[in-house]
Amino acid sequence: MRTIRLTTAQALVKFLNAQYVEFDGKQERFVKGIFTIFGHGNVLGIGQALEENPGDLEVYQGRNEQGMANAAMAFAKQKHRKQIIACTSSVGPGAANMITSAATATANNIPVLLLPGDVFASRQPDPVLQQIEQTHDLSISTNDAFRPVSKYWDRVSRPEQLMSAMLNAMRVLTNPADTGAVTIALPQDVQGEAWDYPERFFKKRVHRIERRFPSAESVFDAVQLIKSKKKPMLIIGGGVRYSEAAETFVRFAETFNIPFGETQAGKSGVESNHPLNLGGLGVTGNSAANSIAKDADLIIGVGTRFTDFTTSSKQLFTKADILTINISEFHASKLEAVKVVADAKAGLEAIEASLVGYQSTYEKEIEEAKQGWQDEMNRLYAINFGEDFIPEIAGHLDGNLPEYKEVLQSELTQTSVIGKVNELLDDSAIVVGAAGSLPGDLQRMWVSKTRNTYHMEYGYSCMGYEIAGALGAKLAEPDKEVYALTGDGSYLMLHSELITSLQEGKKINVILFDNSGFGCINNLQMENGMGSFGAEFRKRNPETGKLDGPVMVIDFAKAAEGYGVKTYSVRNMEELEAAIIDSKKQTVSTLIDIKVLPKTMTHGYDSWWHVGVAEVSEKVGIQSAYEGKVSNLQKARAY
Ligand SMILES: Cc1ncc(C[n+]2csc(CCOP(=O)(O)OP(=O)(O)O)c2C)c(N)n1
Ligand SMILES: O=C1C[C@@H](O)[C@H](O)[C@@H](O)C1=O
Ligand SMILES: [Mg+2]
Repeated sequence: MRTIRLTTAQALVKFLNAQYVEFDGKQERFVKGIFTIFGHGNVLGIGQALEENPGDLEVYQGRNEQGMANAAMAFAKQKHRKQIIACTSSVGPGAANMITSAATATANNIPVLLLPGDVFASRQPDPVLQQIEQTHDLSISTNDAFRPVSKYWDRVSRPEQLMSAMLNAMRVLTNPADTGAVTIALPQDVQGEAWDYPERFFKKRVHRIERRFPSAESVFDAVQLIKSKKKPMLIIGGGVRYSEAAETFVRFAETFNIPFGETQAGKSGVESNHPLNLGGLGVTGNSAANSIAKDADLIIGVGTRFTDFTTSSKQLFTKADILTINISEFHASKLEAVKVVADAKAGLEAIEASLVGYQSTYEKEIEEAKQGWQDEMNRLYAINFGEDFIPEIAGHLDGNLPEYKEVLQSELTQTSVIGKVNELLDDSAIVVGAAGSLPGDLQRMWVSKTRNTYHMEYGYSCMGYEIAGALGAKLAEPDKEVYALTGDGSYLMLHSELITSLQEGKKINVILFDNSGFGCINNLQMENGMGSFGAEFRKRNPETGKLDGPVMVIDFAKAAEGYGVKTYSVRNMEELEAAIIDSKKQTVSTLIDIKVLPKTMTHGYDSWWHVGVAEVSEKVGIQSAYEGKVSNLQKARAY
């Protein structure tokens, strides 16, 4: 057997360079590069290997391990899971910072390869700097905390373990049915230890991402079910995008006249203006999709996980039977569905071939529902602050809005700003988001004019994904303008990869909606009978001892200017228009700091979200919210 003597880290880098994927006959290198934040736990191992011979790997420098791993996830998501960027961190806190990203990737079924440094396998110098030292179990390190949030977890405690660890890592990273975070913990001594690796370990490996075909029996069942229904509705989930099945999906919908609603991950799989595209569905859905869903007799979920946001906590399509087409048996089996376990494209094609002659019985309902929502959108675009202004989220802070107007020096409403931004961005621009009130507004209101331009992380709704995500999307599609749409809360939580965008010369644009608070949480608590508690950004009031003092005003534009970002302060529509137009001319990253009034985001459209309302309270509002929950639960599926 021919061997090559390399350190574990050198062997890892060499192996990563030799991995390819093949999808529909097209081959692509799988690992584009590696994000690094070096510390003593990785610099002399992986760091040394990358300095000496990175091969074709692009080596990036992250700012915060969570940020860089979020960027890596966004890269893979925008690449439809066909290419990744790996991440290496030091031991201890650097590793721990990536745990949130691992969970985010796993919840979203997006492949990321995390390579945290680990404590010494030999234990000779224990306890090393940044080692926790659990007294009940010395084999535990910070990296064990990745186990519950990874789809594959391993620790390379001897150099030769690298081979089985990495082959299994690749198995999971390229498995469309069950991918997510892969964590390979690398003890810092082992990274530098040498081994005579068999040469064949480094041969070019092509991992075929296969389209799973459905069984004839499952297709038969699906066809019989559809034929027995008059008003089916499709759901376009993320699986349609990852399987690159948009053409097939549209043809299926058109051939049988079946309308479709979008999930956050599926949105922009097909353009918003398609006559059968009803738009966002569920808790953050619009009136068109939700009303058609309510009356549908069959829901056909394609590549969706049926989260609570899609099903309105299982209360939305209670009259309907469910058919699923999903490459994952787990997801296909939800809601006691008739299931077709298959790749989205292969599954749809097989059903289509046997459904010849079928037509739904929709007449004018689809068009009317879409028109109704368009009229509502026009109203939302035009909402202006004025005398006796009642915000969309009414009855919470109505009396405080003049104060907000005064301190933020703005009368802008969130819905009108979204309309304007949507109008002004290039059709090909990619918008990235994750948490807060924006995902709801965008799922309802954003008009995707080009396919695959809506990039929302809403499987985990991880605040702070937005800016890192924009960087990842930009690395994936460098020729497009990429915009992070973020709230002030998310921006403050994590925006460090904005600096990385400057360092890499990869321009991203931050559109920051500053309503001085955790707006959606404020809505949620007040909708459920609480007061405004710990969600507005107000200073501590010495008189009450509470956070009910003056509203905090933060000059985000000024702060980002210090980074070298081109910034704009926006307080009216004219400034917004000028800022967007000018930002397009820039070559560096930009930030538009838009002050918007709280409570001016969209409200729900005929949907319910099951949340943990208190069963016992002195407050009448909470008591009635609890009663509401109980009565809503009666209308929902029990499981
Ligand atoms: C990492 C993380 N922490 C906490 C939450 C809970 N959470 C969801 S939205 C939100 C507030 C978001 O505030 P902001 O970004 O300003 O958006 P807004 O709702 O004001 O539009 C919080 C705290 C979360 N989703 N992610
Ligand atoms: O807790 C949450 C409430 C949602 O309204 C919000 O969009 C989401 O970010 C979240 O995590
Ligand atoms: Mg906010």
